[in-house]
Amino acid sequence: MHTQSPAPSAPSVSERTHASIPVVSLRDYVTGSEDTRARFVQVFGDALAEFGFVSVKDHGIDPARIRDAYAQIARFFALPTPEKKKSFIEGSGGNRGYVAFGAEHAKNRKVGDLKEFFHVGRDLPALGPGGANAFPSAVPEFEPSTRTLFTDLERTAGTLLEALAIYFQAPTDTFTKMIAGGNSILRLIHYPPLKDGFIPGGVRAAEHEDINLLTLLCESTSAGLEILTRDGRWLAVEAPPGHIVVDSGDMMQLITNGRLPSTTHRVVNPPSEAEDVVRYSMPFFVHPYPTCPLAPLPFCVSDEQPAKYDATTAQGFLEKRLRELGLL
Ligand SMILES: O=C(O)CCC(=O)C(=O)O
Ligand SMILES: [Fe+2]
Repeated sequence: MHTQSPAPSAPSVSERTHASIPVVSLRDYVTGSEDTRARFVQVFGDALAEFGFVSVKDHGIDPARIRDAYAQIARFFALPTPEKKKSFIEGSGGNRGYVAFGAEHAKNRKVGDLKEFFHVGRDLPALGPGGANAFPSAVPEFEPSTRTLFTDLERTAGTLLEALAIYFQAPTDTFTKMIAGGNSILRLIHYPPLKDGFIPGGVRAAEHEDINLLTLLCESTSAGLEILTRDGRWLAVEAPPGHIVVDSGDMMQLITNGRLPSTTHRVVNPPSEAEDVVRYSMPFFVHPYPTCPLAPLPFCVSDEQPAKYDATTAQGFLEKRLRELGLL
């Protein structure tokens, strides 16, 4: 799989460099002229191919929905731990429900990340515990709020995937048909203030690549996200209010035979003078349906570019990665 040369250890936010990532307006694609649409497709696709991250504005998701979801998750994470653990789903591999502070570590790391999180997905009974939701009864608004945001984000993801199919001059449903009934996950993350939760050597989110096809990140509540550029520099991602940051994951890298590589990223700790700063974020991981075959797509394979990745299924790929993350 994707290997990365050793990267420098995580600095605090105060030492970071600021990056500006490409910005596109989704309105250009949805309601633009033919030329404007074509330009969106080119810039969006090139941004993922060359940069791995792109900022999407005018995405059409009501900011009030995003704010409401943040309000509900803050209420949930403020509950006593035994109450939160009622939403832990034994045997789910962390694929749904509550995952406690420090339980997940990045691939190839032993120290847990300084975060707790909650996964909301589609109800997929065929997956057993990994496809069941466990919403907190102590915060009744949590379920409707996060399910609504899930639906909004999935619709936006579908539009972006359609644009990517056009980028490859492939049938427009090439990627969207993979996510119909899919195992996408809305990850609701709480990074507590460092003074309330610290593991020696721990970082908020150690460097990693996302597992899935695309990730859509609604603006987080504070700084810290950084990407590793293709020339090996860590750059802080500036996410202007109202933008959704999009990145490609390992499944996208696999099916595009590396044309849209996944990009290494992390969330660094705040500098010590800001150690009481809490951070919430809500990445939406776009996953195919579990039995979906994953193999380099024919239009990304040629004599010059032979298939670089072995064929698998979405569920096979996911389970291997959950084991590497210490969740399964
Ligand atoms: O919290 C963030 O901004 C990003 C988190 C992340 O990269 C992940 O959970 O995969
Ligand atoms: Fe990530």
